Amino acid sequence: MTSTNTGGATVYGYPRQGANRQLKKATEAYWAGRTDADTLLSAARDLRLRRLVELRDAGLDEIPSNDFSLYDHVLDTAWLVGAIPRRHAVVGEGLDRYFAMARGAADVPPLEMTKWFDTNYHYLVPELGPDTEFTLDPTKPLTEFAEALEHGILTRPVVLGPISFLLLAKDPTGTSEPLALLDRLLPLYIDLLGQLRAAGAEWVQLDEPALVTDQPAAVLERVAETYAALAAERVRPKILVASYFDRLGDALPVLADSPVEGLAIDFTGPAVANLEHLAAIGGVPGKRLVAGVVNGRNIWAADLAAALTTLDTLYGLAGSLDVSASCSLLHVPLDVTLERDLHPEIAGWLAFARQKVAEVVTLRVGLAEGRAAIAEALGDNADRLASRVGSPIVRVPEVRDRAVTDADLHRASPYEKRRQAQQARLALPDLPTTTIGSFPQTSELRKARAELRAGRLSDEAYEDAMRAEIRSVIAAQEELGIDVLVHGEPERNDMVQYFAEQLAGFVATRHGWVQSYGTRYVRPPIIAGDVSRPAPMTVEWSTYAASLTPRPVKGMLTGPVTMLAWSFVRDDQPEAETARQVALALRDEVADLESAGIAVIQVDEPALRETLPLRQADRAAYLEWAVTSFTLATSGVRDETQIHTHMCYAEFGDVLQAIIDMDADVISLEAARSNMAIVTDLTAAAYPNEVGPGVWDIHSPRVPSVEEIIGHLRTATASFPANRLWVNPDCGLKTRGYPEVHATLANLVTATAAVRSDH
Ligand SMILES: Nc1nc2c(c(=O)[nH]1)N[C@@H](CNc1ccc(C(=O)N[C@@H](CCC(=O)N[C@@H](CCC(=O)N[C@@H](CCC(=O)O)C(=O)O)C(=O)O)C(=O)O)cc1)CN2
Ligand code: MET
Ligand SMILES: [Zn+2]
Repeated sequence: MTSTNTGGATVYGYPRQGANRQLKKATEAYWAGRTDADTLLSAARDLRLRRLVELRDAGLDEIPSNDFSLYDHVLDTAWLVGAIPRRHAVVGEGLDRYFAMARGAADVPPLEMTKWFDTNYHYLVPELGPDTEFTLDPTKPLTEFAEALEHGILTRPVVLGPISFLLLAKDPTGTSEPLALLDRLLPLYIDLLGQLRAAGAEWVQLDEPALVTDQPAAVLERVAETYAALAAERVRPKILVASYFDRLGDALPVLADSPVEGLAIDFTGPAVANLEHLAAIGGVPGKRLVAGVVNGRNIWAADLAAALTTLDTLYGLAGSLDVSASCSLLHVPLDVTLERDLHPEIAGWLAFARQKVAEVVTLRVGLAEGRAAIAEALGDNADRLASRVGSPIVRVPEVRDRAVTDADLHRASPYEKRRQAQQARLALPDLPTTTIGSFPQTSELRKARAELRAGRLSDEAYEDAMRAEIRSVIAAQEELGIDVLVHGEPERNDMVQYFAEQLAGFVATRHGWVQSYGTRYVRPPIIAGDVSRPAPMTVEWSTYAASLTPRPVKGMLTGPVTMLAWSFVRDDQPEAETARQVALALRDEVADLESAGIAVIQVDEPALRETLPLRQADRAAYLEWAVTSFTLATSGVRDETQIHTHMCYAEFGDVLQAIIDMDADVISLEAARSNMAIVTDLTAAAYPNEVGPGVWDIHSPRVPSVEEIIGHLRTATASFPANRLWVNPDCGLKTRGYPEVHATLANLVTATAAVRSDH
């Protein structure tokens, strides 16, 4: 067991967009017809080459290629194997066809988009069926490999593995299992590997993150067969199978026994269990082990000494040992040093992508040459970690000591009693109409905020502009005849960041962009310390909106689970405690809104399903704190105050009981794309409160007709009592344009009137 060679430093992927989001700008300019395809492609090539040079100069020994994407790497894989649905295959060619799959084209809906495991990154769901004929188009991986080689850099192409590709795909008719297509798909991977080898690739990385989710034995058998078949090919690069985000469980011995040359394994977060498991099965003697010991999806500086201890344990368990981040660095921002306004002490606790690469390189030196060789880095790292542990920013006794009683965790009266009080106060018709909160974030609104930041617009002028927008949004809703109005959220840069900027304990970034999907980015805030609310956050905007109309206006907050899910959460205490602090801050905001006369308050939890742990065994504990923090935030109100919540990521099946336990008076859910299927599920689960299944899929600019909306409503009323149903879109309207919004909301109100007269 002493034959381990210390390998190199590597990563699996790197942010794609460039320090100034050049990729977003170039892509959106192309979409708008302002530039041509060559301009976009050359901007993309330029970004890739700069990345290569940057990673080489940072000291990585092996750099990935093909991790770049113009939109999404799962879409790239669908393209690679020719899994192009018929409706897209007739749209334009090349880039335009690719973007049609991503975004749709006139009358051609795009592929469905969904969350990439438990991250806030979205991938496009490949559509596969019994008729799918695969054909290989290896242009992208070959081009990206060759362009790097021209610059003297021998990269390791990264390709989504066949098992994960199929498990992430769907048959849109629901009648077949994509995994059944494995035999048809494998020859293409064999062909691809041969071509990569011919181009000079020595290693290829096949990503199999689906293996960290619970898989039946039959699937694991297919994994074994697949990698035995790929490895049996003579002309191919060596194969590195990568997994990340959680522990491999039963898949670990399967991979360990397979004849591939290397495994890349996550040893951070919930995946730390891989360490003991790997030791228990006797390691992977003779194989290359790439050890993900630097967390690739949080922004905390690694504990270098602890990582070295992990590497020490792994040393001897493999033929060679490389150091890496635990997953692609796609999920973290580029560079802490771009943040000029960060508290310098806090900045020292952080590592974004560039800093993580440096950590990986330092660890490799430490592994190869001993701790003495990196003594200075270890000392500096220990100082930073110690400053965090002792900092008064991190621990605030008043926050920690705030008591919560059992009575704080549920409403004073049961739903039926609240319902009567709310009906008496609000006097709403059956099938009340409402929207989810945001109205279009126009470029004027974003520009006003940019001007405010740059000091070119005064606070007063900015607030005037927001109030003008609120007046126009309220007037539009009154004219349309909507029953419960919203103020439109014009003042919010983002539904999480906006609150983070006002809560103590959170730190917002200016340049910390992370890709959410396509050209859409978010700047996840950082929860660095104990969370509290120095002052009310939304009361002025909500009361201003309410003052403009006799109709009820919903207060609009982001719930504790989503505040955590879309932030980088502190890793020095259980998430449940962090969630409790956020919940208490929100509880105070809810109370202030209620005191200000706001009768309806919505607390959004769109991320509740997304952060459900990947392994079944971890779910109950998560749902416990998730539900508790929601009820803590919302249950302090009187009976006659109506609490709404909202979720917009499908597959609620796994969280139905949690939805019931949250006990919101009203929940609005995404439902249009699945033709109201959720309503039947809620009926079957005896959902006792009110529900607004979305009747408009806001992810596309399409305007649904009155008939289509009537169809959705009749489907809903067929299985759920009409007097407990609401009518609303699937989600907020911030990414939509005003023409579609006006047209669709008019149709929605007309359709509702028609269905009301049925009853
Ligand atoms: N955090 C989060 N996660 C989420 C969602 C969400 O709403 N928030 N929704 C789901 C879908 N994901 C989404 C993610 C991003 C966007 C989105 O619209 N992002 C915008 C940025 C939003 C933002 O931060 N806006 C800021 C900054 C805008 C900006 O880029 N300003 C320019 C200047 C702009 C100008 O002059 O026009 C600059 O600073 O350079 C603001 O309005 O203040 C984008 O990429 O373009 C939408 C949906 C799931 N996950
Ligand atoms: N209130 C928010 C909005 O309407 C909810 C969005 S959920 C991603 O934009
Ligand atoms: Zn939503």
